[in-house]
Amino acid sequence: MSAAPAVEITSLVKRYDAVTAVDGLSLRVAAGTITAVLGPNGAGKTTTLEVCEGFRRPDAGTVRVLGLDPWRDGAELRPRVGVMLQEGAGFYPGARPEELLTHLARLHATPLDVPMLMVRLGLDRLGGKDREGRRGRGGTPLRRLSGGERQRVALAAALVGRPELVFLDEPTAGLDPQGRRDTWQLLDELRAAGVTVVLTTHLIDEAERLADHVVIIDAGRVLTEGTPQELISGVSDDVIRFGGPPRLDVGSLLAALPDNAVVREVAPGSYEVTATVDPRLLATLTSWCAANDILAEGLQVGHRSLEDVYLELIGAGRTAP
Ligand SMILES: Nc1ncnc2c1ncn2[C@@H]1O[C@H](COP(=O)(O)OP(=O)(O)OP(=O)(O)O)[C@@H](O)[C@H]1O
Repeated sequence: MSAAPAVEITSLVKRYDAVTAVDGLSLRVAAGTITAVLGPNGAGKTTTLEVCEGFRRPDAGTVRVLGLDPWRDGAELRPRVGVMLQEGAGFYPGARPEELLTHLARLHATPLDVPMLMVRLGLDRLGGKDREGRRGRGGTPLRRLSGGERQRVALAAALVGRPELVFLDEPTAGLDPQGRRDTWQLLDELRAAGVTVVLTTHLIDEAERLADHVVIIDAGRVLTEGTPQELISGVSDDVIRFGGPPRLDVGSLLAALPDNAVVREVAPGSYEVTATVDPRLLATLTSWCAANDILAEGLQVGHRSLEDVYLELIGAGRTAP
């Protein structure tokens, strides 16, 4: 892995009139890795990517992409960087996927093989026939494709030039499970070939499955970052989940448990106890259930997931003064 970061953002600020979308965000992306940027709606993910893509000028701070300034050096960066905008926006609606990809491939020195890329992203199986009656083969105009199909075309368009670095804004939003898996596999292979990938996602399992580095942002700032494993192991507590009648007296259960335990009814009749779990704690919990005539259904002890970490961090941000 090269020592020079593929992307380096330092104290970035971006405002839209009264709204500060990015508020002093700093981030380094190591070359040849996949970085997933997570955060709630409006956190500033797209804006950050758009600054890196050279579409928006920072109000303060610096951004370097492959060592260059994306606002000033766009012409030099464009052939080296692939971009997929949110919801696959921005292509001429009458274009057909095969034409579009072939055209884009011609603009690059060493493009990926278009038929191969189309097969890999299921674009060869697109519905509809072209004028010669050929089914599939990307002969359907973009405006007639479904949202998920357009999304696949947009991903293919970002990748066809064999970029060194790709920015993908929610690449699998709206994709079916097979499409998501195809995308993950392709991104794994690109990383193995040395490509750097920066993506945004609302799918925590996608970040956990794909990313070397996860960055959680909210209100235009980085809340935490690290490998998925680092983020999960940063929280030491385990979680016990069980089902029972709705609206149990969680205060009475809490009183029976050690001081650091937290008990929540996460959905009606669905409970979570977060604590350092040992046999004694488990015995206290089951005794409390027995004393209250409660059969704890599906009782499970587990480690906390990246989703738990994310929800706690975002929740803490929301309730902060
Ligand atoms: N062109 C714009 N003009 C004014 N405000 C904007 C503009 N684009 C984004 N914003 C605001 O900036 C903030 C950050 O938006 P951004 O799109 O970067 O968030 P996001 O994290 O990508 O959200 P999502 O997950 O919903 O895509 C939001 O409050 C949004 O309303």
